[in-house]
This record gives sequence, C-alpha cells and structure tokens, in this order.
Amino acid sequence: MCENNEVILEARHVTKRFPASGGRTLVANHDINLKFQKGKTLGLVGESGCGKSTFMRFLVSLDTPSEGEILYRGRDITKLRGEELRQSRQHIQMVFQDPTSSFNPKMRIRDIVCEPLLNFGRITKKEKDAACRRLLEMVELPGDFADRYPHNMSGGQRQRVAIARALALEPEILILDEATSALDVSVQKTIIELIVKLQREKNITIGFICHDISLIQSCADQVAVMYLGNVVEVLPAKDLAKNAKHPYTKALIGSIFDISMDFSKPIESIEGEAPSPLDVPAGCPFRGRCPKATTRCAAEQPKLRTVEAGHEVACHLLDEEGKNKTGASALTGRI
Ligand SMILES: Nc1ncnc2c1ncn2[C@@H]1O[C@H](COP(=O)(O)OP(=O)(O)OP(=O)(O)O)[C@@H](O)[C@H]1O
Repeated sequence: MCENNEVILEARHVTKRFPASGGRTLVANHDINLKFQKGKTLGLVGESGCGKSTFMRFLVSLDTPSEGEILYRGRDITKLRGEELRQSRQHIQMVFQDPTSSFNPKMRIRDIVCEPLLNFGRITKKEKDAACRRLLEMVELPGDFADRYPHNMSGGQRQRVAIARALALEPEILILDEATSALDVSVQKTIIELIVKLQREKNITIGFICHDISLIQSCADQVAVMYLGNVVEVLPAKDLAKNAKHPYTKALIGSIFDISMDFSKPIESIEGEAPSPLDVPAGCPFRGRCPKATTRCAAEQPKLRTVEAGHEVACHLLDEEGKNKTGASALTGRI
C-alpha cells in the first residue's frame, strides 16, 4: 500500500471558550493540536460533551476558535471572510448525524443533491438531472430517487443522499459527525463500507467523530481520544487494543464487549461521570476518575508527548512507569 503522510489540514493550539451563566467560562476545546493526512481517516472519540463537534465545526468554518489556527494546505481558514471563505468551503464538507434536520423537507432529492453544484456554478439547471443521477449512483442509490422527497426514504438512504451532496463538489476533506450513529448496526456497516470505498477511489481525507471506539477502530487510520475538551492520546487505530497508554483510552477499550476478548486479563473501567466542562479540575482533567492519580496529577496538567512515532499521550503516570523501568523518563518532548 502506498504510504502518504502529506498533512493537508492541521489544527494548532485550538482553544474554544463559551460564555456561560454567572459570568463563568466553558472551555469546550483546550489547546488542541491535530494533523489530518491526505487520504487517511482521523477518528475523534470521547464521551458526549467532550468537545468533538465543537472542534469539527472549526474545520468546516461553521464557527471559529477563541485561539489557535486551522491550516488547510498551509492557509489559516479561521481568518477567511466573505467570498474567500465561501470558496474555501468547497474543499471541506461535512455530513451530520441526522440528515433530515439539514434537508429542506419540501425539496426533492434532485434539488438537495445538486444545490451545492448550482451554488458554485459547476452545473447549469439543464445538467441537474444527469448530475443527480451520477451522484446517486455513486452512493449506490437508484437514479430515479431524484424525484423523491427525504421523508420517502429510509434513514440509511437519506444518509447516502447526504454523502452524495457532501461529495458533489469533490471536496478534499470530509467530516463525518456521528454520521452513522443513528442507524441500525447492519445499515451502519453498509454506510461505512461505502465511505471507505469512496475514500479509496477519490483519495479523500476523513475526520470521523464517533463516541463508539470499536467503530472508530474499524475504520480510522489514526485515533485522537478527547476528554473534557483535551486530546489525551493520539495513536494508530491498529494499536488501540494492544498499545493504548492513557487510562481513559484503556477504559474506553475496556468498555467494548468483544466475544474474542481474553477474559483472564483484567478489564479496565472508569467509575462515575465526567465532571461538567464548567468545573474542570486543576491539573489533569481525568484525575478525578483515574485510580492511579498522584499529587502531581492534581498540580500540573500533563501535555501530549510523543512516546513513539505516531503515538502521543498526555499522562504523568508514564513518567513514573518510565522511571521505574529505566531510572529516567522514557518520554521525548513534543515540539
Ligand atoms: N454554542 C455553545 N454555547 C455554549 N456552550 C456550548 C456551545 N456549543 C457547545 N457547547 C458546550 O461545549 C461542550 C462540548 O460540546 P460538543 O457538542 O462539542 O461535545 P461533543 O463531544 O460533540 O458531544 P456530543 O457527542 O454529545 O455531541 C458541551 O459542554 C456543550 O454544552
């Protein structure tokens, strides 16, 4: 397989603060640094409310961070305005969890799918029928679905339409925000297979938000694990089960029920719920639920550090383990 590590989209030091009641501030994203490689899938996983959607909305210019940059091919898209912003949106498209809420129920599928093409002057009205048929066939739907309305289709078929619309402009990057979460498992599988097939054919870069770590594991190349607005671990998806190092990642993996699992090994789990993002503890955001937290975890927030190529972890416990093994830290600093 051809290895291509070209970074086409990069988040640098992205922080988002929302004003909250009583003059307080909610930090939905804290100093996020992530890279999206050409033709690869970066999965973003974490519990509800950890800040996944907030982050992905920056990538498609639906919102801007309080601090930090989003570089698409080296250009900071958070600074774009007006026509430049409009043009830039062609390159990064998004599919949401519930397409019905983003589709106009009074529009036929033909108009829904072709709207972006007409908006950007890529086709004329006369070319709509042919363009719609081609796009529907691309997502393995019959061409005559063009005449239907969204409510005359199943959830899986509507999600195929959403994918056809998102890919109409041939974007380089596709962001999927829980795009299969509302579907039955069997339908979910066929949609994932379609996405992977289209990704291979068109060399699309994908950002895949999902709270289901087993699904992410099956379709992502790289996985970023988020907890309370922070990325706590980034690692190759193939290493998730065997090589995850952050206690939160391990607990997420422990929550997967897998019939092939070795039940002689202890399953790591986490007690309680994540605290409110309005009430993030000082030090490590995970320390309140971490059975191994130390006084250092209460005093100092761990930074993401590289433990091996493509694998970064934000956890003080690794320093302790490194010291125990070698007498010195086994970690290397992140640039
Ligand atoms: N516009 C906003 N104003 C204030 N707070 C917001 C806003 N948008 C999101 N938040 C808060 O930011 C935090 C992160 O929300 P976000 O939707 O990004 O989480 P998530 O991980 O995508 O969760 P879910 O999987 O449930 O969608 C939450 O506490 C949420 O309430």
